[in-house]
Amino acid sequence: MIEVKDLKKSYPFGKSKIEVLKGVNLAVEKGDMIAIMGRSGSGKSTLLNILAGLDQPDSGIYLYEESRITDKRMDELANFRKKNIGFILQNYPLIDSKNVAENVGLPLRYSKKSNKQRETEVTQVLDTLGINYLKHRWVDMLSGGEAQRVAIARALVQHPDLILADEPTGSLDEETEKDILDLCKRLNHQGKTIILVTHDQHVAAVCHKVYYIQGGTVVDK
Ligand SMILES: Nc1ncnc2c1ncn2[C@@H]1O[C@H](COP(=O)(O)OP(=O)(O)OP(=O)(O)O)[C@@H](O)[C@H]1O
Repeated sequence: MIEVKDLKKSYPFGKSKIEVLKGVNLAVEKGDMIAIMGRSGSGKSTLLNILAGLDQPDSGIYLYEESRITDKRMDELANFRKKNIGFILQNYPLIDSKNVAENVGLPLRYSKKSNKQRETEVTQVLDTLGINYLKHRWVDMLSGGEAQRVAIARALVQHPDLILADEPTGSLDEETEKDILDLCKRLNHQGKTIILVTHDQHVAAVCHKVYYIQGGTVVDK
């Protein structure tokens, strides 16, 4: 599903640059659930952002289902994300001035679907995650675990094949973390491919494979 070859990425730093990814190679099969670990600042989010099509590397190749993402223009990247990627972040950046249903429906706002159709799709995804009862709540009233489930619902509403999650359980208590991990496992059993960036061994333990970013490259220990 994903093939990454010799990916390099640096950021400008004064007159020089910080080389973050120095030749990353990675292959992810459809249906995999993998964890990416590594020290703070090692480049985990940088890699995830490139896989999401939110950023481009300086060089190297990123193939998604044999299509070359590294050659795409910004508008093509936006379409790629919309069609294929569900992105879940730590601290679930939801929009406080909107309720749960509106937040979950946000990715559908530019689609040509009718309002009724959009509402049906939002209800379906909330049902799947067992959180339909939250539908009309304001998001700033939700607990951390509820807010993360809503953020997951928003990531799933367009039925992406690939879910990328950056520290999805980072700020949750142990029990809620377990619930969110169970949810990720369930989504994986339903056929979603999942890549999780994490510092947490509990999260890594439920994944099929664990990779580490070390010295700018990906290694599996
Ligand atoms: N937009 C940017 N501009 C400049 N430097 C950046 C930018 N984004 C990331 N960096 C730098 O690149 C390095 C890797 O950052 P990244 O966020 O990918 O690390 P990380 O492994 O996800 O870290 P953490 O575990 O702390 O979240 C860091 O030194 C960071 O300061």
